[in-house]
Amino acid sequence: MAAPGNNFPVQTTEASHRQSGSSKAVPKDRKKKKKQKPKPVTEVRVDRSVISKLHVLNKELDAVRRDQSLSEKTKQARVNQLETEIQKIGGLDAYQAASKRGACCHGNTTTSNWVIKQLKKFKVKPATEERRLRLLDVGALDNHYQRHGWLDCTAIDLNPQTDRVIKADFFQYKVEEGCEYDAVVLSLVINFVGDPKKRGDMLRHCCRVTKENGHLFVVLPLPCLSNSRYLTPKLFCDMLDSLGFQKLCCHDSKRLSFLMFQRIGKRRSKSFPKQVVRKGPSHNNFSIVL
Ligand SMILES: C[S@@+](CC[C@H](N)C(=O)[O-])C[C@H]1O[C@@H](n2cnc3c(N)ncnc32)[C@H](O)[C@@H]1O
Repeated sequence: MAAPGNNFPVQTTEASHRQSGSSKAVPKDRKKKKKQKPKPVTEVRVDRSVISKLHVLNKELDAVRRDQSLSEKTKQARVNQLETEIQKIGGLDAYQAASKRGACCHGNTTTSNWVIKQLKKFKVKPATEERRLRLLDVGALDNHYQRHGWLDCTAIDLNPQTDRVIKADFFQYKVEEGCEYDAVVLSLVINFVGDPKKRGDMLRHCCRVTKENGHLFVVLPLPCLSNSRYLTPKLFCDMLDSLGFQKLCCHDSKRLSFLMFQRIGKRRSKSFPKQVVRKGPSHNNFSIVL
């Protein structure tokens, strides 16, 4: 399949002649103004539509599953209907392929580049290769960290696309005491989960798999923090702070928010219910409940 960049309009000979100031005459028949064609539906737009449709369907699926007012029969029928709709748009395979192509459009700041840069900047990278840093990449389309000799990366996903990724559900992923990871990465995974409470559970589970003083990296679509009715960057950091993760740094690209935390604080039992923090009609409804 063509890369998204290949959809850009190709410069015509006439246009390039004009720009280069060439004196060559343009044939008369080519001077005629072409009729404006409707804009083609680009691959990028199709990919974004698959991604957002799956997010919406996932959200509905989670809402139906936790709806106690429905009878078991109605619930099952609705779940089957939503799962059929997910299959119709190509299921998780199509979503992952679209996400992979989408990652190419995020510019130079890919998650793995940013994570590596921060691990070096904060001197987390081991000075010698005696002990490799153990990193868990949750929701991984590939193992992007294995080319770094100082990293020992375990990449997991619900639906691995390569044998470099292990099939595992993060919610069920257990690590023995003393075997917690030095670094944990959740890139565009929290927003995949449809239920705000389960998003909170996902953050809580990060405490169990990250060792003390270890690092947590979270990447979210920018609007989840910058334009949500229920969440701000500060509120998100307060949630993580209550779980014992202190913010070390963050970076916003055109589309994504990158955040790095360190597990140095004590866990406090603070709850964060769903509350409006930005008023007005133009905000999205992304939320996390802790
Ligand atoms: C949008 S993709 C993100 C891929 C990659 N991390 C990135 O930043 O481009 C989200 C991925 O998270 C995976 N995922 C969602 N929930 C998960 C869970 N509970 N355990 C493991 N993987 C999960 C999905 O299967 C999907 O491949």
